[in-house]
Amino acid sequence: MAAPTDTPTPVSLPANAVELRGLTKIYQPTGKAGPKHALKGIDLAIPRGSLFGLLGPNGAGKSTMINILAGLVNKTGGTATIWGHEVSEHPRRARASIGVVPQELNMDPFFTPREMLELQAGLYGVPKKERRTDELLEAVGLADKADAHARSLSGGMKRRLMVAKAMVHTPPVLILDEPTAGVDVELRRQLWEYVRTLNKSGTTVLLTTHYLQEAEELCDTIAIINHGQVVACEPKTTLLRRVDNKALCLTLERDLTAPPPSLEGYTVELPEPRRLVVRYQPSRQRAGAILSALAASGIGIVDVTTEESDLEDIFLQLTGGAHSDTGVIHAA
Ligand SMILES: Nc1ncnc2c1ncn2[C@@H]1O[C@H](COP(=O)(O)OP(=O)(O)OP(=O)(O)O)[C@@H](O)[C@H]1O
Repeated sequence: MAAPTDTPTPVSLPANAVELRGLTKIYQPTGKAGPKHALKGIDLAIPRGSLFGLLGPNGAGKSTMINILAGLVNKTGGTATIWGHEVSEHPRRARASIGVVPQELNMDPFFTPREMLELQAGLYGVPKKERRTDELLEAVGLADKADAHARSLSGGMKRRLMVAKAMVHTPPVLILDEPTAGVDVELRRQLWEYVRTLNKSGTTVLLTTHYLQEAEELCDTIAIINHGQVVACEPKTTLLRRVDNKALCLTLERDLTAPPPSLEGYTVELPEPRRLVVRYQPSRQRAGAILSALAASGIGIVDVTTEESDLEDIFLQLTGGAHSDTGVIHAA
């Protein structure tokens, strides 16, 4: 897909595609519930060209943030700038600079993909001769479904159509809200591939996700928010280096009934009589010292593997959130 060029842009391209400064949102009291401080002074910069992941447990404030960017929720304080346009000062320009793919697949089942994209382009005031309907359908692999009724599309095709719909006005910034929630593994991979392609062609992508693996595989920069505040915002590789924790997993030559005394000072588990897991801090401990200690105790080793910490460890450390076996994050 061509790099976005025809969106109203400042003379020089902004270093940050999205910039939030002291962004606050207080929802007014409803019924018996008091006011809700959903965003408590968010400072966040999303570099131009990045594939940025926004993580947080339920209720952290992700949707509020995205809805402010999309012009659907009014902020209480601070600034939110998209492609150089502050959302309250230049709402039309700010809105023209982003495409939002919402979580829900809201589409009229009787429209065809072609009609839907044409309608959306009309809503954004894209002149007929500048429309990219066929190009977009081709890009999301729906060229052969251009004139089929939307109700005949599979779930995956509908999601791809939503992405095409968000791109009709060629926004430089694309926001995907939980793009793969409830989507099967194969389709998830296809969507990731497409998001990567869009990003490589110059579109800055911001995605929220409950799947930590998604953020770990796809995003180059990750922000974690919790209770309306940013608790981390770093390149993924820096973030992953934060947890100073590694495990040495050893298969032993003979059965053990208890961890060997020579490993005192390490966190040691013996999940099976011939399997030993030794956790250590690479910044101050060496795997070699563990192996030497075992050799000194006369314990032969058949095989060795290591386990690094992943985004889940960092997420849990920063949010105190709970995480299920399916890789989905839950509220603390
Ligand atoms: N319209 C509203 N009125 C009052 N409170 C709201 C409203 N919308 C959201 N909230 C509250 O603001 C907080 C942040 O909600 P938000 O939906 O932004 O979180 P989230 O991170 O998107 O969560 P989820 O992952 O569950 O979608 C929550 O405590 C929520 O209950």
